[in-house]
Amino acid sequence: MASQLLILNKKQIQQKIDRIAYQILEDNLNEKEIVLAGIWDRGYKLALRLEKVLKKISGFKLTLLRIDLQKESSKLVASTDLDESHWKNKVIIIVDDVLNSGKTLAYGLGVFLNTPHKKIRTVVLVDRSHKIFPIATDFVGLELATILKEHVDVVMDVEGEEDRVYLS
Ligand SMILES: O=P(O)(O)OC[C@H]1O[C@H](OP(=O)(O)OP(=O)(O)O)[C@H](O)[C@@H]1O
Repeated sequence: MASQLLILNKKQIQQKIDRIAYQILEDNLNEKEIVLAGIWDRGYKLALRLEKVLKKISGFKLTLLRIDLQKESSKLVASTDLDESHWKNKVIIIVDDVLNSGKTLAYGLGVFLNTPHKKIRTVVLVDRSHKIFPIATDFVGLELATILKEHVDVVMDVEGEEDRVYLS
Protein backbone atom coordinates (compact mmCIF):
# COMPACT_ATOMS: atom_id res chain seq x y z
CA MET A 1 0.00 0.00 0.00
CA ALA A 2 1.26 3.52 -0.86
CA SER A 3 2.26 5.58 2.18
CA GLN A 4 -0.04 8.36 3.34
CA LEU A 5 1.11 11.62 4.87
CA LEU A 6 -1.37 13.65 6.90
CA ILE A 7 -1.29 17.18 5.48
CA LEU A 8 -4.24 18.73 7.34
CA ASN A 9 -6.03 17.50 10.43
CA LYS A 10 -9.60 18.16 11.52
CA LYS A 11 -8.77 21.36 13.43
CA GLN A 12 -6.64 22.80 10.62
CA ILE A 13 -9.34 22.09 8.04
CA GLN A 14 -11.97 23.89 10.14
CA GLN A 15 -9.60 26.85 10.59
CA LYS A 16 -9.17 27.07 6.83
CA ILE A 17 -12.91 26.84 6.21
CA ASP A 18 -13.49 29.60 8.78
CA ARG A 19 -10.83 31.83 7.21
CA ILE A 20 -12.20 31.33 3.70
CA ALA A 21 -15.71 32.17 4.94
CA TYR A 22 -14.40 35.44 6.42
CA GLN A 23 -12.59 36.20 3.14
CA ILE A 24 -15.84 35.65 1.23
CA LEU A 25 -17.59 37.98 3.67
CA GLU A 26 -14.91 40.67 3.24
CA ASP A 27 -15.01 40.36 -0.55
CA ASN A 28 -18.79 40.85 -0.57
CA LEU A 29 -19.51 43.41 2.13
CA ASN A 30 -22.07 45.21 -0.01
CA GLU A 31 -23.84 42.07 -1.17
CA LYS A 32 -27.05 40.60 0.18
CA GLU A 33 -26.98 37.32 -1.66
CA ILE A 34 -24.35 34.71 -2.51
CA VAL A 35 -24.57 31.50 -4.54
CA LEU A 36 -22.24 28.72 -3.36
CA ALA A 37 -21.76 26.32 -6.25
CA GLY A 38 -20.08 23.12 -5.07
CA ILE A 39 -18.66 20.57 -7.48
CA TRP A 40 -20.00 17.13 -6.59
CA ASP A 41 -19.02 15.49 -4.43
CA ARG A 42 -16.25 16.83 -2.22
CA GLY A 43 -16.59 20.39 -3.52
CA TYR A 44 -20.26 20.25 -2.60
CA LYS A 45 -19.40 19.07 0.92
CA LEU A 46 -16.96 21.97 1.27
CA ALA A 47 -19.68 24.36 0.03
CA LEU A 48 -22.02 22.98 2.72
CA ARG A 49 -19.35 23.62 5.34
CA LEU A 50 -18.81 27.18 4.11
CA GLU A 51 -22.56 27.74 4.14
CA LYS A 52 -22.69 26.66 7.78
CA VAL A 53 -20.03 29.24 8.78
CA LEU A 54 -21.43 32.01 6.58
CA LYS A 55 -24.85 31.53 8.18
CA LYS A 56 -23.24 32.34 11.54
CA ILE A 57 -21.04 35.27 10.52
CA SER A 58 -22.99 37.00 7.75
CA GLY A 59 -26.46 38.12 6.85
CA PHE A 60 -26.21 36.76 3.30
CA LYS A 61 -29.12 35.02 1.72
CA LEU A 62 -27.32 31.85 0.68
CA THR A 63 -28.17 29.56 -2.22
CA LEU A 64 -26.42 26.22 -2.41
CA LEU A 65 -26.02 24.86 -5.89
CA ARG A 66 -24.63 21.47 -6.93
CA ILE A 67 -22.51 21.13 -10.06
CA ASP A 68 -22.33 17.62 -11.49
CA LEU A 69 -19.61 16.63 -13.93
CA GLN A 70 -20.23 13.49 -15.89
CA LYS A 71 -18.00 11.69 -18.34
CA GLU A 72 -19.81 11.06 -21.62
CA SER A 73 -17.42 9.05 -23.82
CA SER A 74 -14.30 11.24 -23.83
CA LYS A 75 -16.13 14.46 -22.92
CA LEU A 76 -17.02 15.99 -19.58
CA VAL A 77 -20.54 17.35 -19.33
CA ALA A 78 -21.47 19.79 -16.56
CA SER A 79 -24.97 20.21 -15.15
CA THR A 80 -26.59 21.79 -12.08
CA ASP A 81 -29.35 20.74 -9.71
CA LEU A 82 -31.01 24.21 -9.93
CA ASP A 83 -31.79 26.26 -13.03
CA GLU A 84 -30.20 29.58 -13.97
CA SER A 85 -32.90 31.68 -12.30
CA HIS A 86 -31.12 30.80 -9.05
CA TRP A 87 -27.83 32.40 -10.07
CA LYS A 88 -28.74 35.06 -12.64
CA ASN A 89 -27.27 38.49 -11.74
CA LYS A 90 -25.78 37.17 -8.51
CA VAL A 91 -22.37 36.61 -6.97
CA ILE A 92 -21.33 33.01 -7.63
CA ILE A 93 -18.63 31.18 -5.71
CA ILE A 94 -17.47 27.93 -7.29
CA VAL A 95 -16.14 25.50 -4.70
CA ASP A 96 -14.00 22.39 -5.08
CA ASP A 97 -11.74 20.42 -2.77
CA VAL A 98 -8.56 20.28 -4.88
CA LEU A 99 -7.24 22.13 -7.91
CA ASN A 100 -4.72 20.23 -9.94
CA SER A 101 -4.78 21.01 -13.67
CA GLY A 102 -7.73 23.40 -13.37
CA LYS A 103 -9.85 21.35 -15.77
CA THR A 104 -12.61 20.58 -13.24
CA LEU A 105 -12.99 24.22 -12.21
CA ALA A 106 -12.92 25.28 -15.87
CA TYR A 107 -15.88 22.99 -16.59
CA GLY A 108 -17.61 24.22 -13.44
CA LEU A 109 -17.13 27.80 -14.63
CA GLY A 110 -18.54 26.89 -18.04
CA VAL A 111 -21.98 26.36 -16.52
CA PHE A 112 -22.28 30.08 -15.78
CA LEU A 113 -20.87 31.65 -18.93
CA ASN A 114 -24.14 32.18 -20.80
CA THR A 115 -25.99 33.87 -17.94
CA PRO A 116 -25.34 37.41 -16.67
CA HIS A 117 -23.87 37.41 -13.18
CA LYS A 118 -22.34 39.96 -10.77
CA LYS A 119 -19.03 38.21 -10.32
CA ILE A 120 -17.61 34.72 -10.10
CA ARG A 121 -15.00 33.64 -7.55
CA THR A 122 -13.34 30.30 -6.88
CA VAL A 123 -12.55 28.43 -3.66
CA VAL A 124 -10.37 25.35 -3.22
CA LEU A 125 -9.19 23.72 -0.04
CA VAL A 126 -5.90 22.61 -1.65
CA ASP A 127 -4.23 24.19 -4.68
CA ARG A 128 -1.63 21.84 -6.11
CA SER A 129 -0.52 24.39 -8.69
CA HIS A 130 -0.20 22.09 -11.69
CA LYS A 131 -2.43 24.34 -13.74
CA ILE A 132 -2.75 23.78 -17.45
CA PHE A 133 -5.98 25.83 -17.65
CA PRO A 134 -6.03 29.58 -17.00
CA ILE A 135 -8.06 29.29 -13.82
CA ALA A 136 -7.49 31.61 -10.87
CA THR A 137 -8.13 30.43 -7.34
CA ASP A 138 -9.41 33.39 -5.32
CA PHE A 139 -9.68 31.77 -1.89
CA VAL A 140 -7.32 28.90 -1.05
CA GLY A 141 -6.98 26.82 2.09
CA LEU A 142 -3.49 25.52 1.37
CA GLU A 143 -1.04 25.90 -1.51
CA LEU A 144 0.82 22.63 -1.76
CA ALA A 145 3.87 21.89 -3.89
CA THR A 146 3.34 18.33 -5.09
CA ILE A 147 4.73 16.16 -7.83
CA LEU A 148 2.23 15.03 -10.44
CA LYS A 149 2.18 11.35 -9.48
CA GLU A 150 1.27 12.22 -5.89
CA HIS A 151 -2.40 12.19 -4.95
CA VAL A 152 -4.19 14.53 -2.55
CA ASP A 153 -7.04 12.78 -0.72
CA VAL A 154 -9.62 14.98 0.95
CA VAL A 155 -11.91 13.27 3.43
CA MET A 156 -14.72 15.50 4.61
CA ASP A 157 -18.21 15.20 6.02
CA VAL A 158 -20.94 17.67 6.86
CA GLU A 159 -20.27 17.60 10.61
CA GLY A 160 -16.48 17.77 10.26
CA GLU A 161 -15.92 14.61 12.29
CA GLU A 162 -14.05 12.75 9.55
CA ASP A 163 -12.06 15.70 8.17
CA ARG A 164 -8.56 14.83 6.96
CA VAL A 165 -6.30 15.68 4.01
CA TYR A 166 -3.65 13.15 3.02
CA LEU A 167 -0.88 13.11 0.46
CA SER A 168 -0.23 9.66 -0.98
O1 LIG B 1 -7.86 20.43 -11.48
P1 LIG B 1 -8.15 19.03 -11.94
O2 LIG B 1 -6.99 18.42 -12.67
O3 LIG B 1 -9.42 18.93 -12.71
O4 LIG B 1 -8.28 18.13 -10.65
C1 LIG B 1 -9.11 18.48 -9.59
C2 LIG B 1 -10.17 17.45 -9.36
O5 LIG B 1 -9.56 16.18 -9.15
C3 LIG B 1 -10.16 15.56 -8.04
O6 LIG B 1 -11.26 14.83 -8.43
P2 LIG B 1 -11.12 13.48 -9.29
O7 LIG B 1 -12.47 12.89 -9.33
O8 LIG B 1 -10.46 13.74 -10.58
O9 LIG B 1 -10.10 12.64 -8.49
P3 LIG B 1 -10.30 11.54 -7.42
O10 LIG B 1 -9.68 10.35 -8.03
O11 LIG B 1 -9.55 12.06 -6.24
O12 LIG B 1 -11.77 11.41 -7.13
C4 LIG B 1 -10.61 16.70 -7.16
O13 LIG B 1 -11.70 16.32 -6.35
C5 LIG B 1 -10.98 17.80 -8.13
O14 LIG B 1 -12.36 17.80 -8.42
